[in-house]
Amino acid sequence: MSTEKNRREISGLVAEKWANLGTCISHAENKTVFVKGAVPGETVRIRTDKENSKLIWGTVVSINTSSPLRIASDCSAFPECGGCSYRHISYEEELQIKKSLLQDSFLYVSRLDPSQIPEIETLSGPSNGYRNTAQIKIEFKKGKTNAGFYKENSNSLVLFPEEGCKHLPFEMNEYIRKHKESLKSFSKNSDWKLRYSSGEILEYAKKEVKLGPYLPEKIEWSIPADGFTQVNRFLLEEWMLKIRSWIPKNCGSVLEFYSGAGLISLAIGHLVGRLSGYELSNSSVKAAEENAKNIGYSHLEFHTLDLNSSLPKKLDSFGTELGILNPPRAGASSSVLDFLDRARPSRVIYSSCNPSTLARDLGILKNSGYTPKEIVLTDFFPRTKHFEVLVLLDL
Ligand SMILES: C[S@@+](CC[C@H](N)C(=O)[O-])C[C@H]1O[C@@H](n2cnc3c(N)ncnc32)[C@H](O)[C@@H]1O
Repeated sequence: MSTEKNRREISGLVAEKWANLGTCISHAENKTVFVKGAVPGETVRIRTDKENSKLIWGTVVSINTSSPLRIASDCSAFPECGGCSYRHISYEEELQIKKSLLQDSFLYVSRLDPSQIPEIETLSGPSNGYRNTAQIKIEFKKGKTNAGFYKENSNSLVLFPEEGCKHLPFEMNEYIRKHKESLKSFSKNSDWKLRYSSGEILEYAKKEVKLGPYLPEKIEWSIPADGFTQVNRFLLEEWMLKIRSWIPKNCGSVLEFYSGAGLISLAIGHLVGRLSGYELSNSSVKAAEENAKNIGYSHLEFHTLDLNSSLPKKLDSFGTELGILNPPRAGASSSVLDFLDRARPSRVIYSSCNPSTLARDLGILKNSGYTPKEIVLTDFFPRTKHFEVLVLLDL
């Protein structure tokens, strides 16, 4: 992490190509530089954010030679704010970049043969106002309460612009404006956690919230206070429908790892014989049980389990036909991947919010005999460096 005083400026940097995490690669002073806010082909001046003996991370402060792909950013906090990476190019261009970075990670990290990589489909929706959940950074300064996100690679706050943050629904920006002055205390490490639920803004660290209704059956999920949920309110339904379309006909036994409050489980419940979900958070497991009960599903069961430790032996005799994985950013644990190698369900559905760990895990699943049949880049996080990827794998 760099402090304000050891940030320095470097000029004449040539942005060479897009790199992961929304930056461009450049070189200076015998170091590789990751530049935020540039477009390949441009010559720019940066301010450093972080630096070590081989690498520099920095943010553009001025542009000498501009790319024809550059557009004017629609947010005054860009590129300093760590919340966005791509507000200086069109959203269509951003989707192409994400797709190409994903393709590279399958080639160079998973080591898949180009012939084994199916055409990548893209699911995308509105690129603003999509977040149903936000963890807002708060700072008290000179009698005022400031709200915003951190700078890239830093703990210093970049204030939301006057009109609010473009990721957030209008109602959430209004709520922040109205209520931030009434906040009394926040430690440096705690966030103001807000969730948008049916047009209402809730402080989700304090009480459970409802997600939905989604899908033709209008399913609603309860998510426990502070429990995980997917954040893109516009794309959730399409993502669930895609998973639904991949459930084999007459599907018998399903094991779902990292099942949360049962979002995927309930969406596919009517298509499977029985389903066991495994999840670390006990409150999410309880919520999943309640959610299943509310729609009358007695063939779904949920268990609290730390999947980083070894899995229960009884799973080996479950006779899994389908494995579903939706792990956190760290990817699937080695015990889950070892289990799939032994149990060999004929189909695996993997949804990941981190293309790097997904690529690593696909390399392992490839060695277990799985081949990707369909890949869907689901852009849950427009204008940011992040995206979700859904992969269908068969033996
Ligand atoms: C990306 S979320 C997916 C949840 C669910 N599929 C959904 O869509 O809401 C990942 C889930 O993994 C859980 N998790 C994180 N670490 C875990 C671990 N070591 N063992 C089991 N579950 C874990 C989290 O609590 C979270 O619910």
